[in-house]
Amino acid sequence: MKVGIVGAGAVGATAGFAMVMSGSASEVVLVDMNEKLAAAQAQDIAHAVPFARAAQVRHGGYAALAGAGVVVLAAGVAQRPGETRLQLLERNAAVFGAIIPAVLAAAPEAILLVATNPLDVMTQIATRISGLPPSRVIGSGTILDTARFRALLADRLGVTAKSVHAHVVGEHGDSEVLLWSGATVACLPVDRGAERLKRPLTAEDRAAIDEGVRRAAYRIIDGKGHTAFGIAGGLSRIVAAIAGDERAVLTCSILNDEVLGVPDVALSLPRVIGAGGVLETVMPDLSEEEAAALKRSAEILKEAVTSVEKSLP
Ligand SMILES: NC(=O)C1=CN([C@@H]2O[C@H](COP(=O)(O)OP(=O)(O)OC[C@H]3O[C@@H](n4cnc5c(N)ncnc54)[C@H](O)[C@@H]3O)[C@@H](O)[C@H]2O)C=CC1
Ligand SMILES: CC(=O)C(=O)O
Repeated sequence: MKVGIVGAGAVGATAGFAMVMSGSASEVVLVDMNEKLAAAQAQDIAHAVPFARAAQVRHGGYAALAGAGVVVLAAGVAQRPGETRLQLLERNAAVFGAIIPAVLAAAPEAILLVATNPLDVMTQIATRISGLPPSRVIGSGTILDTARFRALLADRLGVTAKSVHAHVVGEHGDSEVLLWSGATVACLPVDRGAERLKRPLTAEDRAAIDEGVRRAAYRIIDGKGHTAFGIAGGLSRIVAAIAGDERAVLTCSILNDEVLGVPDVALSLPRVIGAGGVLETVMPDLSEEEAAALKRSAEILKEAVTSVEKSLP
């Protein structure tokens, strides 16, 4: 499948690299207002192709996106150390106002895959600007937070992350909700699995994992200025699910009609993803505490989107 990527900075270029190395895209086109950067990133990624599956990698203007099955939106500004994702909102809303009409003029059939932060609000804005159905405007959402949760839990339990099933829902951001109640390992609820693995989970372990997931981006940005590898892996995974019509269950963000009484809000829930984009949404069973936290997350996002909606065309 041909994949366009608008925004050839750290996230966009690393996502292109991940798609080429994993074989999820057969053609990658990078577009950026900084054409010299897009050209350099495309050349650099193309030089990895001999070590991967056959793929074409190039840069271009918006017209070069024609025929793309997915266009990743990774343009905009990123957090500076200490800045929250929601603080980026107004600047990145203006960027989307400029790029989405140009993307759709070139690639009207494409599914939009949003990476720009604040992720959920940008997904909602992209849905509104594009006029596409929510199923075709997918935010990477908590796919990354879910991966972080699985990685940290797996490390604590001494098993591989692929053997840990645990999800993060809600905002891709500070109010996200780790679903401990549904987490499993070795066919057991995670607490019992941990005991049988002789690595019981204490309240302190849980708190450390929660903090490790929720604050991961802040820590990484503090150390290296940006995050890119994790989200690139997640974007490539979503592209593979669409390209292969996999019906994979991934935690991604789309505009929901209603979440726990909060209307018209984009946030992440488990979604079935295939060739048409999001095919189904599956509301998980939630503990009382998780339901209250998810509702609060939805309210925070609704407030943020309402504040910026007034300034949209
Ligand atoms: N969804 C997620 O889990 C994650 C999201 N992000 C977000 O991804 C976004 C990109 O981050 P980075 O790649 O680190 O930033 P970056 O600054 O390295 O790259 C952004 C690129 O967007 C381009 N750009 C800006 N305005 C544009 C426009 N109007 N048209 C075309 N290109 C334009 C810039 O020239 C730049 O190359 C940020 O909003 C960041 O917060 C970052 C990591 C994880
Ligand atoms: C920057 C960001 O959103 C992340 O790494 O989670």
